[in-house]
Amino acid sequence: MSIQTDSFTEQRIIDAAPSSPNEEAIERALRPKHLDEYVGQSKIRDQLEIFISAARNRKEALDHTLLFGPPGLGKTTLANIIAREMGVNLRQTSGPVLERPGDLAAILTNLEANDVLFIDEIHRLSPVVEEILYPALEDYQIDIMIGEGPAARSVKLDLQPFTLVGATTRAGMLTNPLRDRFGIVARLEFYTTDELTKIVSRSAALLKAHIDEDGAREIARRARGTPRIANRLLRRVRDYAEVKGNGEITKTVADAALVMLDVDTVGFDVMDRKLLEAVLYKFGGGPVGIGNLAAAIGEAADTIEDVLEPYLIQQGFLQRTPRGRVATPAAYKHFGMSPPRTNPNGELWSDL
Ligand SMILES: Nc1ncnc2c1ncn2[C@@H]1O[C@H](COP(=O)(O)OP(=O)(O)OP(=O)(O)O)[C@@H](O)[C@H]1O
Ligand SMILES: [Mg+2]
Repeated sequence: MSIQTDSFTEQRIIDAAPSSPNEEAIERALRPKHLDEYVGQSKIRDQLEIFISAARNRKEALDHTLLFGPPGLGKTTLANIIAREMGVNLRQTSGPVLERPGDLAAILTNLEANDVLFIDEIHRLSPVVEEILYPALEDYQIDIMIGEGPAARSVKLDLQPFTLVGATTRAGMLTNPLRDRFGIVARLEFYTTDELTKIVSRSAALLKAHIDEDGAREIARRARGTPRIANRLLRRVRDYAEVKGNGEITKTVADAALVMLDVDTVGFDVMDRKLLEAVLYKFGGGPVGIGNLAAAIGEAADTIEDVLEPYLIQQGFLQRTPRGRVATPAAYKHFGMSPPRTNPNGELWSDL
């Protein structure tokens, strides 16, 4: 997980980050293990299938792979699948955990041939650590310093060929030299309702919950395009169905439970509404700069950019313009307001 904000990771049912160690354990149980169980992202899946089987046939390491996209879309899941499909070990670490070059050197020198090294939040690697990664990625070699002061000398160590799988919510924050060293770059997209319906049905079967197609679809529709949220909503709806009903999750039950959870018909929760309402009411529909918006709703700018905005933008409720964030006609309509005829540049909105 990439964004830790104290204020709403706890309370936000729609938060795309895992909310507790317990949830992470449940997630592991629901995680698809093979590429053919991985729902959606068909372009990435098709490409990986080819690259993986080619690398396997040549008995080589897969090219270094960068996975990027908003939280909860399946980056960690995919890294695990890659290692499993390659038939190799997965070593997992994350950018902020690798404080000193020695931390990374220790991991690299322990890798076996063609292993996968998964570095989560790779945009948060410190520059000194990143420095030793470059020759490792390019030539499977590292330079380490032995000793201190005048007696210090640099020693080259050979590594086994390996695959770096990097995950990040923000590809834009990677340095160019690092980004250039990835042979495969995969951008994960939000999932469609059909895809999420499949994921909900699959998870329900694993959790032994009774759900019909319409129930699964109702949860899927309101899960912000995100499997992690879909699985979380499923568990809450199941609780509701068991306590208030006979355990069967139908469309009616799902709807009642989601209303109780304050997830609206398009999947917005309190935070989404707070953000859009701020743009609409406090800033007259925008444009508003990210700093002002962050101050107005009491959230970190990072959280807004990584967690809240991507879905609102993808769904066409918000636009990022050079002068700031702008509410679209869809946002006005969602809150029962009549939209202005023109955007802040004085042009007619294309979707009016
Ligand atoms: N394509 C998929 N098919 C089925 N389930 C999925 C898929 N992608 C993700 N999931 C489910 O969603 C959960 C979250 O996925 P994952 O932990 O891989 O997200 P992530 O992108 O690594 O998030 P973060 O940025 O927070 O690390 C997983 O436990 C898994 O059950
Ligand atoms: Mg992850």
